[in-house]
Amino acid sequence: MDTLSLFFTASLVAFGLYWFICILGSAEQKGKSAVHLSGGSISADKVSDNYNQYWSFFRRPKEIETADKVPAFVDTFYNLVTDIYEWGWGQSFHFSPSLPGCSHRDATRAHEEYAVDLLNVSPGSRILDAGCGVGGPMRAIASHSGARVVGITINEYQVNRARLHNKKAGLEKQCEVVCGNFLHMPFEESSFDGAYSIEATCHAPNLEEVYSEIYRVLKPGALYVSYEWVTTELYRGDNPEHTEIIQGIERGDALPGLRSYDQIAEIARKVGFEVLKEKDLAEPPAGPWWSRLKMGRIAYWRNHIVVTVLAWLGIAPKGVVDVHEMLFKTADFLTRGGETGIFTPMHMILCRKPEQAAAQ
Ligand SMILES: C=C(CC[C@@H](C)[C@H]1CC[C@H]2C3=CC[C@H]4[C@H](C)[C@@H](O)CC[C@]4(C)[C@H]3CC[C@]12C)C(C)C
Ligand SMILES: C[S@@+](CC[C@H](N)C(=O)[O-])C[C@H]1O[C@@H](n2cnc3c(N)ncnc32)[C@H](O)[C@@H]1O
Repeated sequence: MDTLSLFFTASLVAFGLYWFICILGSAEQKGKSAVHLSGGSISADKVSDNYNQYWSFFRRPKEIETADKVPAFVDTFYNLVTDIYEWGWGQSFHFSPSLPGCSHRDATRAHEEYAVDLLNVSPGSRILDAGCGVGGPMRAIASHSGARVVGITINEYQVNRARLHNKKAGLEKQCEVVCGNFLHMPFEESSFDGAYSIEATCHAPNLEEVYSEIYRVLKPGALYVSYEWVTTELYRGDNPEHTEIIQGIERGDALPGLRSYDQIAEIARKVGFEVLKEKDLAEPPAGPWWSRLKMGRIAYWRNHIVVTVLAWLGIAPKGVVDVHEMLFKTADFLTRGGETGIFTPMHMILCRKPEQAAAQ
């Protein structure tokens, strides 16, 4: 091969690699690119250790049952997955019913706007996002409703990402992000006009604790809506296929134990809420929420090659390959959970703190 052909071949290979990793590997137009995958707040050389530590929780299930260890376990999980989620899914870390003729982005946004529409808040009111991630829902909800949103997340890396995105979107005055535990929030009693949580309270070891904390910070008469991860009435604890799926979902998503759909309203009432509505938003005629996961399978293979190559080149931390593989398997358990109908990530509950709230 002469020098010129060699030069052209090398340029073509270099361009192909650049396209495969940097262009094709990004979930959204302005999304995270693969070359920036990190272990969140964990330094690159500690990602593998932290991944092993994450799994050790499941080898000692008693520790997950010990409520005080859970926030640290969830924090580790989000250090490991936040960049991969942003890269491969976007800034909203939740599912939504698929809408015929609509993009994933539009379906996601519609699901977020529905939550704040239920809260019936007026522009300028102050609302809480319990478990805000990197703030995809917060920004959509602030723009749609005109409300001021205060988000809380246990993960400091997410706080920084969310603040950066808020600034880029020009929403930093309307959207505030706080690092903290939603089981003990640094907010005054009766200080919010509304609250929502999207696929976040499933991480709480005890739902009663987070619901009573949200109840405490709401003004009397204010509404709270939550999209909960639960097992449905089709789930049978004595069916080995069902238990395999649910255990797979719990392990790949840092869940201390999935709750059953019929526990949610009971717990809400127990802490003092009036339950106004309860509905599984995944039920027909809603389009399947898992179709986006299923459609992405080929992309996940491509992503796995990208992550492996980047880790091999020393651009991404080595442990990222294991984390990606874990998510790959989790996607399959979630899809099976959806297809069998034994699991839903969108059991919606709308509650009100009574005007004459009983003293806690
Ligand atoms: C509410 C929670 C998170 C829900 C979802 C946002 C995430 C659950 C599983 C995640 C993913 C699985 C497969 C990944 C894929 C292998 C990778 O190449 C690109 C990212 C994924 C698609 C990733 C994206 C986010 C999820 C869909 C839980 C944690 C309570
Ligand atoms: C799946 S993400 C959903 C994020 C966001 N609601 C969204 O839809 O994009 C769950 C979020 O809950 C947060 N979370 C879990 N346990 C928490 C806790 N004890 N205190 C505060 N945040 C918590 C996580 O840090 C993460 O931001």
